[in-house]
Amino acid sequence: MKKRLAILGSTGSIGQSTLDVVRRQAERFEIVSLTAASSVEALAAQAIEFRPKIVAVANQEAAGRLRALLPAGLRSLVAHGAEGYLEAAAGCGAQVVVSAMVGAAGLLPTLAAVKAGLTVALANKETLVAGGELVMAEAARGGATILPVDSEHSAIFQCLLAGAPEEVARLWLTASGGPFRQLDRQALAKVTPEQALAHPNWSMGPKITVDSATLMNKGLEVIEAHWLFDQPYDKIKVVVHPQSIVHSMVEFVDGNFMAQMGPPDMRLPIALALNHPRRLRAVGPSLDPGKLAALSFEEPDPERFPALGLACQAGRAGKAAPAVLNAANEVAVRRFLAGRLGFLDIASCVEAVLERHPGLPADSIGAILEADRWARAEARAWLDRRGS
Ligand SMILES: NC(=O)C1=CN([C@@H]2O[C@H](COP(=O)(O)OP(=O)(O)OC[C@H]3O[C@@H](n4cnc5c(N)ncnc54)[C@H](OP(=O)(O)O)[C@@H]3O)[C@@H](O)[C@H]2O)C=CC1
Ligand SMILES: CC(=O)[C@@H](O)[C@H](O)COP(=O)(O)O
Ligand SMILES: [Mn+2]
Repeated sequence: MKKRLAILGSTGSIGQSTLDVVRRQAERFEIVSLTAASSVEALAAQAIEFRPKIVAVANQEAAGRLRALLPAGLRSLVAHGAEGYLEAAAGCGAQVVVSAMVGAAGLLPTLAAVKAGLTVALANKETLVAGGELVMAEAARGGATILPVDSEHSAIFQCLLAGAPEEVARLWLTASGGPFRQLDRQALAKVTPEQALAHPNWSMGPKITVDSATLMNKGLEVIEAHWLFDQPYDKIKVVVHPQSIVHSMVEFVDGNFMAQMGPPDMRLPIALALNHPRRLRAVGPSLDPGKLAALSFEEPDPERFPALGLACQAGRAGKAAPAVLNAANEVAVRRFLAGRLGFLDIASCVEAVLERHPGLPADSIGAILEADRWARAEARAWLDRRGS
């Protein structure tokens, strides 16, 4: 029997890598739904190739453009808006939902999949940053399984198999350090979006690539690890590893470390999650340790990359602080990518919004969405006051 997959965000970097895995292991998977925001040409091509039961886009206008690109027999598959995404996630018979939209937009459909008790292959870390407590509680209640796709969390998931939960001393998340690892603050103030989008090791969508450059990505991943692996923030550490070969490590109480290595190719953690609990034949390039010149590690620098500290602070603060951090960051990254904001101002904007955060709760989906809305409005107001 083939596994039935829903892919939320199928036109993005993770979505396309997932479909590449599906092509290479076609005997294992059937696609039941695909979604995008507005990339209708790419989505139409995917729908024609994979013949899902439903394709969903952001709004009616995109749905109209998509229908015009599809052959008559496929036009009735098109849905749109929040309802369309919910149906794609939990209303079309999927067994495994690949959560790969970008940003907090992924929260509602991912939560729907969790509530339906499905297996979620989670790339969309913002879901756990904004709604970790709620999502994990719903997973426990409804029996959903959340499998990590994010490379660091996939590594930790694998390393944890070496010991019992009470034997874990610390989780060590590796960070590449991004393209600006060696720049001083003066140089950082002048970097362009184009430079920020040139990640040294990974090919990814624009938002996460900028997050990698600020180290906000690692901060979001600390919060993601807290929820996925039920570990306190004191036990989650970050170490810079510029080669992105060691994807993360677990330190056990007896002093032994387990590390997971592999080529920097997301098809590996994706295939691991899709085939869980089995390991199937490789879907990407192999790694030849004899050809690795060096693996190096260094401390992250909180002065040049304050976003990491802000995220850890928000995680420890709890309630809606992580949702606020995430929403402000999404707004600031968008402005930076539009060429309207300096690189260092991304963290400044997030910090300013967090400082004004009145300790909003995050005990329901309504409260989380309200905190997200509040933070976006605050971030825009802060940026507008600066003329950004
Ligand atoms: N790329 C990577 O290697 C990794 C990514 N991740 C995480 O996975 C997620 C996806 O990242 P990535 O694939 O790089 O992102 P991309 O920007 O490449 O793709 C995002 C996908 O989400 C869709 N989308 C964008 N905005 C919305 C919205 N408001 N509502 C619904 N759908 C939307 C896009 O559609 P459209 O094409 O129409 O815009 C696209 O299909 C992120 O949370 C990221 O942090 C985690 C680890 C690694
Ligand atoms: C591939 C992946 O999981 C990304 O989250 C990646 O880790 C980003 O690289 P950084 O280590 O530079 O944030
Ligand atoms: Mn990652």
